[in-house]
Amino acid sequence: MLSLQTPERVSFRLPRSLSPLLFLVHVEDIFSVLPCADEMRLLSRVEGHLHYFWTCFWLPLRAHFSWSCCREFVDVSLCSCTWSHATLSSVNPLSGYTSVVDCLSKSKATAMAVMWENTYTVAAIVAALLFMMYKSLRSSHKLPPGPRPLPVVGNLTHITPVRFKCFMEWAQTYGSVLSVWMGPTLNVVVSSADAAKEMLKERDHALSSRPLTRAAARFSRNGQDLIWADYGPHYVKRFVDDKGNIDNQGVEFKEIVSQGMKLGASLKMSEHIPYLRWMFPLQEEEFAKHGARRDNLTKAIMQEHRLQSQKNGPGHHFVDALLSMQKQYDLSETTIIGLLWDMITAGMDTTAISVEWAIAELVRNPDVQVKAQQELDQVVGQDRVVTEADFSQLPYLQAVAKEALRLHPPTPLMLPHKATETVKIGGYDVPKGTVVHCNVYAISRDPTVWEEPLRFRPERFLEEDIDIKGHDYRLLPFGAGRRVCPGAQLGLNMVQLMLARLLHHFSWAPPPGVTPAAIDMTERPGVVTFMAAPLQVLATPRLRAALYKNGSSPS
Ligand code: HEM
Repeated sequence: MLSLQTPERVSFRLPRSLSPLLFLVHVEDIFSVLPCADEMRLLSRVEGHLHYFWTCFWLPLRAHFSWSCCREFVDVSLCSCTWSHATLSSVNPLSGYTSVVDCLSKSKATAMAVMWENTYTVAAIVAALLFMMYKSLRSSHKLPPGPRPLPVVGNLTHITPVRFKCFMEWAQTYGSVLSVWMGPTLNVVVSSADAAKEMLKERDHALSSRPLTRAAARFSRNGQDLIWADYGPHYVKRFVDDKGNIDNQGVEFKEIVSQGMKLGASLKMSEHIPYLRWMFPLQEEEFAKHGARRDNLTKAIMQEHRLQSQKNGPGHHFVDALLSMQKQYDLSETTIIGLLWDMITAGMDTTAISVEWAIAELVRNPDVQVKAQQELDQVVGQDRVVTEADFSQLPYLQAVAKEALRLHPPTPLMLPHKATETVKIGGYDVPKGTVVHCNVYAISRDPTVWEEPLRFRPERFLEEDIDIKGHDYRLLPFGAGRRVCPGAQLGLNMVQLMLARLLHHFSWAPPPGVTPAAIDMTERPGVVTFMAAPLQVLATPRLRAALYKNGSSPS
């Protein structure tokens, strides 16, 4: 990760008639080489420069910016100037230039040249239009309160990297229905159980669409994927042999998933400011390469399943289930591939990180750990492996899973919804087109609905029967309403089973020299919340050796 801590002076040359718009191009270009956290830190640091950018919009004091000047800039050939900017110390400015050159020289070069020649006019018109749109939206609607937006970027530069925490703090100042401007797009963030109920129950019909980033549009083939939520994804075992070794397809699968996450989780400024997108085309080649790799692997697996079912009759894997329905529901190969990957992306990290957070809490709260293990020993004993069939007799284990999902919802802002008509939430207008987020994280830590909200206390779920699958608006790790997670039951079962086995088989403690309280519980920024520092713990076996053998019988 790049360090942005030490301010340094960086020298490079800028043309005399540097356009503020080009400055923005350069900043955006730097964003593309930074990881998300740094990107957001950089965003807040460039705030001052964006003020400058805005001033320059309205004060056409500089020389007319022309295409040739742009070339000058690219060639770094004119006057020399020194520009001090802490963040730039960590990137090579020349790499920025190169991609600006690439960007400019591609298919849109001619159109861009015309635009550049009229930079001030175009910029002033765009800015004026945006300002008028913003003003008219504010005067015609009673919008929720929120931090004052800046021109062009809105609140983008104010948002700190861990977005749900930043929104939670803002909710304390502005209230539980909050306006956040991401560029020119109004986002409304809902942070109380009552407002969540309005969003996900009463107004659900009008708020069930999804806004698509360009990356999401690519992955979902323009939102044409269907959502599949059947039981029994044994996709991880698919790639692992008896000894636990991952085969070649497994390695390829892991790389595709991690590359997909990188490509998909774009927080680039241009994603939020649509009229800047034409300047920053998607990494088409990367997307095409990723898509082809993903399709090839999935097609090979589908073919294996087809051959297998011709030989031995239809199998029970979810790939077999999809293939068996292909004719009946007229599913294209593309749709099946989309469905399979929907399930993988939505169901894999969410469940894995829920278990990681739960184990971290159990190490920090040894009493809870011991109590859960005592229940397991009582119900399952020490001579067999726990199974799903035991769950109904393991209420404390279920409470532990719920408590972990309450304090650490893997998707703290759920997925974004989009208003397809103007509705009211909490007495405020949410105009058509607004992106609406539900801050599940803030709701499940709200002291007005939870007693001692920050304490890990599974007992609260034994004292009161609280639903976790979208019927109780205090606890929404899976969302609610029309877009509720279709894999909620499966996800919950997977979390409970992993947790049950890990707790039954091992005692968990911090590494030597680390106290339970010293375990770092900081969240990493992103749509899905990983632990910032991957959990390190000491596992001590508690059952007899035979039960640790790979494939040891559950009963
Ligand atoms: C602990 C595990 C999981 C959690 C916490 C979780 C949470 C969520 C949340 C919050 C949403 C968005 C709801 C909304 O925007 O209103 C969602 C959507 C979704 N989840 Fe899950 N999920 C989990 C596991 C799974 C699993 C195992 C699958 C599938 C096998 C899955 C499939 C999906 C799909 C397909 C969607 C999109 C639904 C739609 O857009 O209509 N999830 N999930």
